[in-house]
Amino acid sequence: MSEEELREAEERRVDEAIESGDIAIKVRGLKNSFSNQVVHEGLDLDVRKGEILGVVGGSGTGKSVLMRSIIGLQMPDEGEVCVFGESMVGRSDDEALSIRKRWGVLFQGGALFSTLTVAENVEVPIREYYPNIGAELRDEIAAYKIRMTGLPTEAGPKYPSELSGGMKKRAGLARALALDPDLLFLDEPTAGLDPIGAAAFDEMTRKLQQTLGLTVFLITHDLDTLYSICDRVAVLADRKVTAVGTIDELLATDHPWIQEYFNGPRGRAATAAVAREKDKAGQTPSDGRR
Ligand SMILES: Nc1ncnc2c1ncn2[C@@H]1O[C@H](COP(=O)(O)OP(=O)(O)OP(=O)(O)O)[C@@H](O)[C@H]1O
Repeated sequence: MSEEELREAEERRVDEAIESGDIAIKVRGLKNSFSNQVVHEGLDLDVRKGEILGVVGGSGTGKSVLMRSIIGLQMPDEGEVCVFGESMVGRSDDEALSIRKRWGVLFQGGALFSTLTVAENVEVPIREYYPNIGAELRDEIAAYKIRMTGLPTEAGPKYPSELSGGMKKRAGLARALALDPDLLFLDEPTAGLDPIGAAAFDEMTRKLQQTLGLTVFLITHDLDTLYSICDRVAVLADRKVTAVGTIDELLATDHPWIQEYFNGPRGRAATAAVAREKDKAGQTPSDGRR
């Protein structure tokens, strides 16, 4: 399939999804620049409700800037960003409040407040968005979210400096889940974790996504994550989303970066691991997942 055919097929699917109200995030004609450096130009992207969309691209292609544009931390030069059908660009914090409450964000490295305990970190969004919730209920919600991400209850009173890298990520995720979001943004959640910790984090993400019915926008360089939990993958290159689809669909394109990324030594190792897992489970490899 050529890139053009892939794009046309995707556009047809998007039209159907928009008609049925099935799009969580819609980005059109996005342009972002810093001084003379144009990071995005004419970038379009759709994230479907209930999917885990992996976002990949070489270093500096603008994955984090794209996420920041969607969540309102980066004002684009041009373009349209809609979340759950609501336009986000140029809206004041107050106007965007009802949509902001519907998402949670795990920034790179967890971005926990170092002077607050884990429980206090998780309570930050609750205090901010629901100031009328009392201390007792707030504590209960925080304890529940901490357990939900697989951390022991004893992690609640600890400070970030007392946690391992994996525990910090889980604490960041607990904070992202504090307001029961519909939409979760994860920026390189498995970066810096050992392979076993990364696989456990992936599995937890998938389980939470399925149990809570989340839509997940997941920036990653981790091929195992892409294969194991992503429904589709969007590729950033040449200042835009150059292709989006399942891994099998992306592999059918002849884009040089995509071919090198998925068919390079690491890509082949990830594919072989998927095949081995499927053999073990007695499944037939068909959907491109681990
Ligand atoms: N606040 C800023 N001021 C100036 N330049 C910026 C700013 N934020 C990002 N950039 C530039 O925009 C480009 C894209 O950055 P971004 O962090 O989105 O890349 P990325 O694809 O997430 O990279 P990586 O995979 O390495 O994390 C980079 O060249 C970066 O230097």
